[in-house]
Amino acid sequence: MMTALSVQNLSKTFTMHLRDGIILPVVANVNFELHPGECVVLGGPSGAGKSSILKMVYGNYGVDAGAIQLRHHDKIVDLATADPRTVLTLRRDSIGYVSQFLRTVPRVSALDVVAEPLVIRGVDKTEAQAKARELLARLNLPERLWSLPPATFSGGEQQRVNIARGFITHHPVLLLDEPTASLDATNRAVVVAMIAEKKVAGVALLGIFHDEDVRIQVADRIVDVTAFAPKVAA
Ligand SMILES: Nc1ncnc2c1ncn2[C@@H]1O[C@H](COP(=O)(O)OP(=O)(O)OP(=O)(O)O)[C@@H](O)[C@H]1O
Repeated sequence: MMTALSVQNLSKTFTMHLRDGIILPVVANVNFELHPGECVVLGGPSGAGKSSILKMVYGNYGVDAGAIQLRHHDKIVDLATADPRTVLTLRRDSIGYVSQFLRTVPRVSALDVVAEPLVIRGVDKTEAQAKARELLARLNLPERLWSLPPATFSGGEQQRVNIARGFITHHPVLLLDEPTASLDATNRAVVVAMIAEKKVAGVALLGIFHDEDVRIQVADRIVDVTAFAPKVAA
């Protein structure tokens, strides 16, 4: 089977420079693969390292060892060792990320925040905005908010802007960090349906979902992160 993403022997420690350089091992020897059309959920208790793995896979956290092999057009690129410019190209074309919280930019309207990933890929602005409207309507974001910057929006409103922004493109790999955490039941169901549609479209999804209901509905497989707990030296 074709692989969209292959994570191999990934290890990460945090060095606390302000605490005498104390070293905190987080995960070691993380291994899993992601195939087109499936949603893999990272499981395990709080603090097990789920978010850290997601941030490494997106290139936000550096890794100490291991490879993150991502399919990029017809090549395989190792995101763990890619230079920053390459990481930006991978993010534009091959890997998307819905973070838990929206990073708001002053003065940019919700509509433009959502349309932006298409615009930077060269899609005509009118067309990108039409698609953004469609997504915001589907996620029940009140139309009166579309022209406003999301900085003052409620947690759930910001999360829906973030989801629309992450889902507007068709990245072959899509990472989801608790995309439904602040949503009501109606909007959770919309997101579950949107994830199902991504799977049908052949997208490979990797996510964290604390809500068990949502997890059961979206997960094809659970990767238990406790299996990657670092061995503590005796
Ligand atoms: N930037 C950082 N600096 C230092 N330690 C960190 C950093 N990020 C995460 N950690 C530590 O790494 C461990 C794993 O955290 P992580 O957020 O990945 O866990 P998680 O499984 O996603 O937890 P939760 O389910 O509570 O979100 C924790 O002990 C955390 O304190």
